[in-house]
Amino acid sequence: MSTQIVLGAVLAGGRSSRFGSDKALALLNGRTLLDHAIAAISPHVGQVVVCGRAGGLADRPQPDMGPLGGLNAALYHAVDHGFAGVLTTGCDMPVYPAQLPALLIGERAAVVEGQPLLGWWPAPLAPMLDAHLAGENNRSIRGCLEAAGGRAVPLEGIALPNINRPQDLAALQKAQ
Ligand SMILES: Nc1nc2c(ncn2[C@@H]2O[C@H](COP(=O)(O)OP(=O)(O)OP(=O)(O)O)[C@@H](O)[C@H]2O)c(=O)[nH]1
Repeated sequence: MSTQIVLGAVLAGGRSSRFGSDKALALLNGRTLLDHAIAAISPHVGQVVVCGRAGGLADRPQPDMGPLGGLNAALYHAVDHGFAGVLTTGCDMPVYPAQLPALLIGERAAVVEGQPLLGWWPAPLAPMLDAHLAGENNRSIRGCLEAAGGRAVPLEGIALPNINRPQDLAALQKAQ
């Protein structure tokens, strides 16, 4: 599939309660984590949207529904603008493995095993996600994946930094 018809979504809302301040704006090598996440996914998609913060797409149907609210906003953007589907990442994930698009796209829906923020969601799933968000257990990415008939795909041999706490950022800075 051409990268031009794939939308990239950086999920960037949430509370950052473990980090203690807005982690999207934390600095790594002089750039924000949000900028790292955007730059990392950009080569693999036709357009990048940021979901869940000022200046980006507003979560659907409302804020504070967790990452799936951001995914829903991205899916409707994909529908409205002719994208086939959405590759997702988090603002707290400064690395996007180059092999992921080939691994995920083509599935009915897919996430990386153990890293459910890294996913592939075809645009026609938008109404299904509406229904999932209106139901019980509506924050569960796994439940949404099951409802979509998707699967978790293993990604072996790659360390994926995920910044939840200040210590995670410090460890990444030290390793560089
Ligand atoms: N758009 C959107 N993104 C979210 C939302 N909640 C979390 N995220 C994003 O999803 C990713 C994983 O978030 P978590 O670390 O699990 O949650 P968090 O609220 O950011 O942080 P904690 O309060 O420490 O759990 C991050 O990239 C967040 O920015 C939300 O309600 N909307």
